[in-house]
Amino acid sequence: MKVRCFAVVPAAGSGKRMGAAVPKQYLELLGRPVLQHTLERLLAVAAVERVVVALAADDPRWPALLAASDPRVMTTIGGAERGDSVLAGLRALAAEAGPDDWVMVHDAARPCLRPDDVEKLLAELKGDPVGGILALPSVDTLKEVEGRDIVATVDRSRIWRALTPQLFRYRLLTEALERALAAGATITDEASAVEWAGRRPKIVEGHPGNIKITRPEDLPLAEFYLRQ
Ligand SMILES: Nc1ccn([C@@H]2O[C@H](COP(=O)(O)OP(=O)(O)OP(=O)(O)O)[C@@H](O)[C@H]2O)c(=O)n1
Ligand SMILES: C[C@](O)(CO)[C@H](O)COP(=O)(O)O
Repeated sequence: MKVRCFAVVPAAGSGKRMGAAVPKQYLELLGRPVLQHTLERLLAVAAVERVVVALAADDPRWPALLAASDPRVMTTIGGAERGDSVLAGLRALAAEAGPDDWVMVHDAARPCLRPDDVEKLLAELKGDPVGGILALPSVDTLKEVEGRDIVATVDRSRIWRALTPQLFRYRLLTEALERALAAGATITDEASAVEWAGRRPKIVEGHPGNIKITRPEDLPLAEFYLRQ
């Protein structure tokens, strides 16, 4: 049977570290909102059949705009933490997604996604029973610190920085996230929920331009990568 591919975009954050008047997913880059860039790049991947965008409950404008933008897009209401928003998106796919279908989770705050990175992720994980994530090897020397004292230098050959999309089998991710959140585990990405469930996600090397917009200085950098 054909394995289908769905996407969930958590876009319900408030952007505290950005400190702007609106959540960062609505700030403009090259004249268009961050969220619009993100969706355009995901929707450029032909394999993606449906994108669920998890929005804040008090967001008055975007549900209608997004629903009109592409028939593959639907919205749902996110939650208090990123993991809650992702789980809401996964539940919104319950009627469509089969247990072994792929679901890729991609931050609204990563608008510089390269569709060829998504194709690479899908190709390298084809047939994998679990899934995996785009990631980047660490380029800095890493220090373990107590207070302001360096207590160790970490072996960076084993350290990768997690990016999104993160691609997993639908049932495996949904169950892992449900159980990890219910247990109060610290879950900052999908891979951490899957690891918590005892599985070993794979890494696929991504592009350094796939930055997460977090602080004001990230905006000009994102425009640089979007122009490329
Ligand atoms: N309750 C939340 C929190 C975050 N996110 C989303 O998760 C992604 C990555 O999170 P982050 O960069 O931490 O965004 P914010 O939570 O908005 O930022 P901050 O932590 O600075 O408040 C963003 O697309 C954000 O909208 C979400 O959907 N629901
Ligand atoms: C999922 C993520 O983008 C991977 O780097 C990241 O963990 C989200 O970061 P947050 O700031 O903790 O929401």
